[in-house]
Amino acid sequence: MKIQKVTVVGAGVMGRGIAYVSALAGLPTTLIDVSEKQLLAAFEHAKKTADKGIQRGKLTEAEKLKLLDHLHTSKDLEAAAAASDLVIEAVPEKRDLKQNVLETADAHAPEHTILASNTSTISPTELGSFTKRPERVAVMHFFNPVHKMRLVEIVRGLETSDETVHVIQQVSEQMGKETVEVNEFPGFVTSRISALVGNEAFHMLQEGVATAEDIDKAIKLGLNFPMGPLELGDLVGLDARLNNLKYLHETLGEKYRPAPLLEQYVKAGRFGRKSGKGVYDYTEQGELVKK
Ligand SMILES: NC(=O)c1ccc[n+]([C@@H]2O[C@H](COP(=O)([O-])OP(=O)(O)OC[C@H]3O[C@@H](n4cnc5c(N)ncnc54)[C@H](O)[C@@H]3O)[C@@H](O)[C@H]2O)c1
Repeated sequence: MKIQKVTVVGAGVMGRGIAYVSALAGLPTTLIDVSEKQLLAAFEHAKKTADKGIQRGKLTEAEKLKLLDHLHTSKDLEAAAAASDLVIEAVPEKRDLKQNVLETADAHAPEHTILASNTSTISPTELGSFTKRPERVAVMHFFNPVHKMRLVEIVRGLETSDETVHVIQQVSEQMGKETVEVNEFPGFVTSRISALVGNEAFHMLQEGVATAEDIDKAIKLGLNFPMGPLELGDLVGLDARLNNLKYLHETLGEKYRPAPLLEQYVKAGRFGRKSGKGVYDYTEQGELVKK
């Protein structure tokens, strides 16, 4: 089977990025959200990302027009799922929300349609159990910012078929990504390592080991990470990071207990780049405010 049409559910940080690479790959893509504001912002984001691509010589004006032509937004998941070969959900990391979206997509999508989830932590077997097609359910885990990050981590559930994995590999390649196949285990490969490194950086900040800037600089220049763990946390969203850590703490034990300072930042609404303040401060356009 070859994917011809895609629905992406959730127009937040990840969903808008996934819809962008999907439309850019020439796939008619419908981006769904419950919030009109998020849908408008996602479409603006696609235009801006394409414009930056043009400035950098990575995209032509004609490719931008084609991309925007392939990108549709809607609040009607039922209709979009009914017309799609692949539905990728990227709603917040809450089990009941994901269950609701998967049940709706399952009830309305044709039998052949694959239902994928961009979850960072939740079991694909459990996600599959929310549907009547567990063999066509898998995790398709993208990274932020989606248009730049080259990996898709594919995680199989107990019932996921080889054909489903194969089709997801193919469509990921069409979207310009490389894939790895991971067996089901809490946190897969990437979320587990990233959550642990990010949490440790918060512990260090709390203990006064160094300033945020110096922790990030040390990890970038000393360990050759492309971004520091604290600036990455702000990019990912500190609320999303805390959710992941709570889940890993529950499933894998004590070493994933969230740092108290991270919990405090999230309580204060300091979610990172998307809320204008996290470890660092950001402008309304999401640019870092230099001190
Ligand atoms: N942020 C990251 O760096 C990152 C990386 C990899 C995976 N993920 C995973 O991707 C998923 C989405 O994360 P995010 O950071 O993009 O979240 P986000 O909060 O930025 O966006 C979620 C979007 O879903 C929408 N939404 C909520 N309920 C909905 C519903 N019932 N139907 C349709 N839309 C609905 C919200 O309005 C919002 O626009 C999560 O599972 C997260 O764990 C996040």
